Amino acid sequence: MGKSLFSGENLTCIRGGRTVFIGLNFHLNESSALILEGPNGSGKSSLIRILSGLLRPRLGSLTWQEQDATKEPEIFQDHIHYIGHRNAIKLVLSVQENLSYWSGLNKDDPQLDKALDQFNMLPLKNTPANLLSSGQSRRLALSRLLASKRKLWLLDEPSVGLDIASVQLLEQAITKHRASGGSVIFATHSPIKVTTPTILNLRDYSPLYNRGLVNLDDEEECWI
Ligand SMILES: Nc1ncnc2c1ncn2[C@@H]1O[C@H](COP(=O)(O)OP(=O)(O)OP(=O)(O)O)[C@@H](O)[C@H]1O
Repeated sequence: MGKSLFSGENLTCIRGGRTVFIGLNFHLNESSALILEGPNGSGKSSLIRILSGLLRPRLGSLTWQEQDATKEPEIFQDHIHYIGHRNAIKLVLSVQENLSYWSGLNKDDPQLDKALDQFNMLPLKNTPANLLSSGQSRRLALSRLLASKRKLWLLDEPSVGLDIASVQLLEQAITKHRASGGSVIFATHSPIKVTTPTILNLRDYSPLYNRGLVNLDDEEECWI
């Protein structure tokens, strides 16, 4: 079993005045995969945003490599790749220019071709991004994962828009990443095959779906 990488304890998230989840715990080791499941609105994207440091939990703690990172997301932010629903692609640039811009690598760096090739985007290297289909745009976004190495991939519904062959390319990329010590957390509504994942179902922590949980809308305790 790998070393401990990232964990959260008693995490509570409130958005727009509503409690999204309460008392959520997770634990992720190196070389591991954590899959976030749960119905619409149960808080998968919110949790991923917390884990990428874009959103603060209302309560609870985050630990990165045994260091308390609750109030200092900078501790882990440099070690993660976050890919959300939007692909964050610059439409006026080509596929290759987008990857170069995003990764900070030179346009002729062989790493870029390797990353594009893994997601079968090499034939489209010089295509302007505004001409890409939605699945091709997603594949370009996913190529970033390989253009610069980060320990943890945080992926919000990464397979949306991908055809079956492209989902398999994503599965292969995850397998390779884990084999070299990397970890992945992803939210999904459709199957993405990975070996020995841990599953976290957000439904269990959502007052919207779980009437046993207390709603913390009027909770006084708050440190943000
Ligand atoms: N920017 C926001 N401001 C306020 N509330 C928000 C915001 N974004 C999401 N929410 C609320 O947070 C709750 C959880 O949403 P979230 O997107 O995290 O769920 P999800 O499990 O990812 O859903 P889905 O499966 O539909 O993608 C929802 O009730 C939603 O309305």
